[in-house]
Amino acid sequence: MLALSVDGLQVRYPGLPVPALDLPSLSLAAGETAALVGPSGSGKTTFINIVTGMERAGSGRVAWNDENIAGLPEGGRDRWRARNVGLVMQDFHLFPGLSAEANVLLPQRLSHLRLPAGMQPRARELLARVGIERPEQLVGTMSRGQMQRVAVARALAGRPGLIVADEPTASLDAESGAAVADLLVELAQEAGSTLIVASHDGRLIERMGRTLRLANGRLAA
Ligand SMILES: Nc1ncnc2c1ncn2[C@@H]1O[C@H](COP(=O)(O)OP(=O)(O)OP(=O)(O)O)[C@@H](O)[C@H]1O
Repeated sequence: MLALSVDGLQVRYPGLPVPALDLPSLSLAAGETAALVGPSGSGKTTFINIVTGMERAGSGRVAWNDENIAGLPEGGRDRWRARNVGLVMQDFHLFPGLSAEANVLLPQRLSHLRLPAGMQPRARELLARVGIERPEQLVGTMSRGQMQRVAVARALAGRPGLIVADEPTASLDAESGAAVADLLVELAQEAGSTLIVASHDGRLIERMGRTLRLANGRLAA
């Protein structure tokens, strides 16, 4: 279970006169579900990169359960992320030469000396729940929508304290999108994970407990 507390956060990029992200104060309770919305360029990707430690905050505090990841060097942020975050990125970051199941298991293999007991059946169960019927299929031969579902299954496999998904239903038709949305919410609840979803999908946004609306890098009321 991870609670977020952000204070005095500003992210600036060269050439931008105003901060790409300017958050004086923001809290999320452990297990809370939040939709991140806003027009193109409003700072959603920057927000995701900062709260997952992929990018370094220029100034301010970004604390998950009192651990200020903004104060960690890159290697420390990478280790924190591997332990705590399940990520679904827009371009999936899957390995095309590996099967769906191997992709789901890979982060678990990398972050543990040996694959945790029960992880293989969990990978198969998650893949079945997102509608992937051939876990042995190479990801490189899959459609974009299928890849998106594999990426979701992978993010959920390790029961992370935080799940962050960037447009997780963007490549899916309405029916698959609804199934993936259900799965994200159900599994986050099962594991007590905090869930942050950047999305334009009204049905997914509706399912979140809270909406964080960004405009020009600031949170609107
Ligand atoms: N590395 C960078 N250098 C300079 N400007 C950047 C950099 N990264 C982002 N920006 C700028 O910061 C602002 C916020 O960008 P960000 O990608 O967070 O928006 P977004 O809401 O995710 O947009 P989209 O919905 O189009 O993906 C934009 O004006 C963008 O051009």
